[in-house]
Amino acid sequence: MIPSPASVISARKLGLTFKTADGPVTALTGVDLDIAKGDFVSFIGPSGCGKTTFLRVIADLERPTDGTITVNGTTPEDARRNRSYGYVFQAAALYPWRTIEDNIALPLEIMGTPPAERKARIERVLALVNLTGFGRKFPWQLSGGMQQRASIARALAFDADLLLMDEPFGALDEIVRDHLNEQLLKLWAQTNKTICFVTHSIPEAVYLSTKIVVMSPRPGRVTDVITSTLPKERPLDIRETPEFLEIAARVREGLRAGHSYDE
Ligand SMILES: Nc1ncnc2c1ncn2[C@@H]1O[C@H](COP(=O)(O)OP(=O)(O)OP(=O)(O)O)[C@@H](O)[C@H]1O
Repeated sequence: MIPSPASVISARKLGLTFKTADGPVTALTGVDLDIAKGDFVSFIGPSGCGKTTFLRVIADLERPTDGTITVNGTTPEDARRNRSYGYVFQAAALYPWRTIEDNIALPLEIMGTPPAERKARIERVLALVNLTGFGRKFPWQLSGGMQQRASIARALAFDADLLLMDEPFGALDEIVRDHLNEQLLKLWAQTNKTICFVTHSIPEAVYLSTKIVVMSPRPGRVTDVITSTLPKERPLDIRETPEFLEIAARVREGLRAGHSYDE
């Protein structure tokens, strides 16, 4: 298979084996995947199946040892240099000694964005995540959900078309998580970004995604890619519809099939 030029991300026979003191650890093997512009793709699978590693390969934080991958039609290295993506980590990872707006400003300062433009962008991204008026607060003055929204705002400040999100809501309670899922879908619809989203939650994956990538561990492989049949407009109660439950059942089946109970 040759990389598809229309894809934002195109992986072919992608593999990554880490060299460790205890011998090689194969985190990913034989991954073939195309992600189109505007897709919302969730990666789901048990701990250690290589979800974070795949995101880190896209972001050029790890180098594959096999196969190929293109990001926006270029190497991950060029994509990183072109600031093609924003990255949201598992924990909010905000600097506690900087206010929210100064946290968002930091990467823009490094990029050399002029102060007036910086200010305008900060206002815009705070509004996108519903944090207008909270820019002068320090992270510790905000709830966990607000901190995670601030870290999303920081990732949005580059205005990259691609957003990489590594289990951003994993540590939050269910009600807050539901709310943030709804907001994230709205933001995605407004901005038309391509989103790669790592999660452990089947309902979260089904609710958010246009495409669900099911992975299995040892070594990390893609076992199923499910294209969602749900409409783009998704109220939370869509989760009770037969269509939603059907997709959730297929994800669960994929996870079971790839799971070894011997380990
Ligand atoms: N830098 C590294 N050196 C050695 N092994 C690593 C390194 N990073 C990850 N691994 C191993 O690669 C495998 C995949 O890890 P990864 O973090 O990508 O999994 P994951 O699916 O994101 O897991 P989780 O859901 O727990 O976050 C694991 O076995 C992990 O121990």
